Amino acid sequence: MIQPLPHPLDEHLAGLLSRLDAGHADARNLQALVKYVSARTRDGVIAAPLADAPVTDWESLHSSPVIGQEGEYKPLILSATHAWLYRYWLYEERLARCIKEKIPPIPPFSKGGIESVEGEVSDLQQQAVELAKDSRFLIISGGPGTGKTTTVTRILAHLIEAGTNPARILLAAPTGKAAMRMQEAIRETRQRLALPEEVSSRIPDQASTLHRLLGYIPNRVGFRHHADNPLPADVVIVDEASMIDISLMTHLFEAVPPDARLILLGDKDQLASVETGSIFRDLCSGDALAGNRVVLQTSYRFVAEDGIGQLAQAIRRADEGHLLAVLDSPAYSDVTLDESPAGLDTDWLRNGWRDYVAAVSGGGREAVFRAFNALRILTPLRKGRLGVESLNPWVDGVMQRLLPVHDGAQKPWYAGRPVMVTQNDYRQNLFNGDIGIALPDENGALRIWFPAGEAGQYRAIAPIRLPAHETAWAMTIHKSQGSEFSRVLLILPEGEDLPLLGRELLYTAVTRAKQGLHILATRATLGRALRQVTPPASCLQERLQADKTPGQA
Ligand SMILES: Nc1ncnc2c1ncn2[C@@H]1O[C@H](COP(=O)(O)OP(=O)(O)OP(=O)(O)O)[C@@H](O)[C@H]1O
Repeated sequence: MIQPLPHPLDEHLAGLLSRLDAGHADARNLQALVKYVSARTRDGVIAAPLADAPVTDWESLHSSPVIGQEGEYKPLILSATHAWLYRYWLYEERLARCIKEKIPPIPPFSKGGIESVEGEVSDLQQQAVELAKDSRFLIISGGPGTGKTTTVTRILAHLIEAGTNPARILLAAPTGKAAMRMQEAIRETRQRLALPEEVSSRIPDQASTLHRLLGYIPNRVGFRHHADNPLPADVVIVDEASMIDISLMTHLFEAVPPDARLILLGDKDQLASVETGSIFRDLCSGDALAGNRVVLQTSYRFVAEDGIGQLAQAIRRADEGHLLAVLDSPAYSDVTLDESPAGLDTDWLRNGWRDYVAAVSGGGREAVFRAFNALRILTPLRKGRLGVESLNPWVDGVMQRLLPVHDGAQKPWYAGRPVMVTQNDYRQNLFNGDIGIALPDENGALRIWFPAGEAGQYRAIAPIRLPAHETAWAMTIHKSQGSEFSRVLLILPEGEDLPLLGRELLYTAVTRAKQGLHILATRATLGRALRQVTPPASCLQERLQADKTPGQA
């Protein structure tokens, strides 16, 4: 049995529901159930399996006025197998209903003459293009470099050739950074593919954040676009869909017009959203959506002698032997393992950020941002000796000695200090996860610069106006989602925080690195991470397979 950790939120909810229950149920069992469901929800689980609940007497719970069956309006919902907080049960139910409406095929659009002039394409990529023709809902999952952008650009070309108005094709991603990457990737791909100019030039290349697409209203849960005011779109394409939590996914589905196509791109093996619910992974398993999904398998970016690609493959397949063989083999020089506890070395920082130090000393902003991505330290933890909260001050100390001194910089600021925004600030258009770098402006005043809209464009924010933020030399693996770095220094601590470290976390960390990966961990830690997988977060599969959505009359 999993014993929930005592957390003030769980305690508070348990106390509240106990008072509302007013003695109908056995208090100890009710509190144990509420704390368990609340704790699992905080962990990102939407439907908490009853099999793991620390409840000894279920009988008395059924008489509680705070517990209801599916379809009832009660704080806690119980089925024969799972328990939900009402809000999440409702999201799951609404989302399942939307998805079901999008499963039946629509008449395919007519086939144009593009095929013959395109370059190489795998069978699975072609299958995705074919599916897109008569599907209102399509999932394309694949690891880095498997051709998701190539495939979706081809789909866009077909749609446009068949008469879809490009202005009614909307592109979005969960974060500003991911949206920017999406538009850059589509621009590059449409140039690379040998498409007729009249089609290629009309492929849209503007992507927004999902919040902006849906019409965020400050301080409200809902959005401007919803079922009664749907998006002005015939096609909606969303990248990095593994980062979308259940609430945002439900709002997205509800805002897409019934006849419009929705295409989700992502990597099912990556970590789920930081918020509640690994919805994308749940949608990528089971049979219900088998006809609406393509999982691309081959990475065209990694070559056979590329250790990072081999490691990613070993992790996906949970092949510990292969994982360790790759790390041990001198043939894969791009990946190294250091098992010594004193492995963290300032030389790594000095070498890894050499170009960064040079760029801050005299390069342009673009060069600074590019050089900053040469190295990143990733760890699963926030707290503890090897968590970001301890690593960042240590790196701060090393880097401040290397970076140029800037007169007038007030602590903790210094030229070259990278920060990550940790709270959305809609007014300033800054979002959780955005990275900025402190650099002097034309007048010599230190400002925090953020990439803005187009590649190569930056905007400055005064330090005092910055929303909550933290130094970003080291970041958690969760926060690194959607970013890639030339080299990654991955630190996997031992010890009591290990439950955090699972296969998806390891896979996400490894696939952030493009050219080099240095891992500080023991083999035992790596093996344990490989064996630990996150179970489904929701009962979406069951709902999608059921003839009727539970809770409906
Ligand atoms: N079928 C194919 N045959 C050969 N090369 C391919 C094929 N499909 C894609 N590629 C190449 O692989 C590279 C990666 O493709 P693409 O950018 O579409 O992948 P992706 O899945 O979108 O990557 P990421 O997740 O990193 O954004 C590109 O250089 C592309 O030209």
